[in-house]
Amino acid sequence: MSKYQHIQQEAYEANMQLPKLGLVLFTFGNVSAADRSLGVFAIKPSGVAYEDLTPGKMVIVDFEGKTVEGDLRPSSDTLTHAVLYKHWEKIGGIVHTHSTYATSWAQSQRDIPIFGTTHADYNTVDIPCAPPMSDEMIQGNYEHETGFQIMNCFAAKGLSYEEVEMVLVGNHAPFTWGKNAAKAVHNSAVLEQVAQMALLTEQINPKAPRLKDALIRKHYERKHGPDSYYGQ
Ligand SMILES: O=C(CO)[C@@H](O)[C@@H](O)COP(=O)(O)O
Repeated sequence: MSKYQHIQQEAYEANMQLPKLGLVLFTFGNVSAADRSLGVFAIKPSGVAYEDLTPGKMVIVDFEGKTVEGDLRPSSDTLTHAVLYKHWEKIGGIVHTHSTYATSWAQSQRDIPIFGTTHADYNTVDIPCAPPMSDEMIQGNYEHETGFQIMNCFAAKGLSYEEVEMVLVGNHAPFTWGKNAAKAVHNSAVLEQVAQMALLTEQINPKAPRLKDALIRKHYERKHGPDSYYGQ
C-alpha cells in the first residue's frame, strides 16, 4: 500500500472528471494533486487513456520534477506542474487541458475580456494569456520553461495566483489551479465556459462592451465576500 495513496486517489478522481466534463479528447490534458507536507504530487501518467487509468497508476513526483514512485512515465507537462508547486506555495491541485475554446483564445494570444457576470463571479480581471515563449526559452527545457512563462505573466500583470486561478499559455493551452485538484478541475470547466461565451459575444457584437467595474465588484464580492475585489 503506497504511503501516497491519498493523493493518488485525489488525482485519479480529478483526472476522471476531465472527459466527463468534455474538457479533453483521447489522452490530452492532465491533473495533479499535491501533498505539501510530503513535498510531492501525484500526476496522470503520460499517454494513458482515461478509461485505462487507476489510482495506482498515478505517478508520484517531487517539486523538482523527479519521480519518487511509479513505473509509468509521468505526464509530459510534469515539470510545469512542479515549477508551479515549488514557487506558488498555496496551490494543492493543477489542471492542464486542451479544451477547445480556452485553447483557441490561447492560440490567438489574447486575454479573455470580462463581458459578463459569469466571468465576474470568478475573476475581476480579463483572464490572462501568457505571451508565447521567447526563442531562448524554446531552446531550453520546454515544460520547465512553461511554468516560468506562467509566473512571469502574472508578475508582469501584477496578478496574484491566489486570486486568479487560471491562465492561457500563448500558442499552447490553459492551465488552472486551486487549493486542491477538485477546485482546479472546477476552474478548468468555468474557464472553458467563459471562453466559449466570450467568443460568441464577440461574434454577435464585435463592439460588445466590457462589464462596468462597479458591477464586476458587486458580483465578485457577492460570491467571495466584502473587500475581496482586486480590480484590473
Ligand atoms: O500539452 C500537451 C501537448 O501539447 C499535453 O497536455 C497532452 O499531449 C497530454 O500529454 P501527457 O499524456 O500528459 O504526457
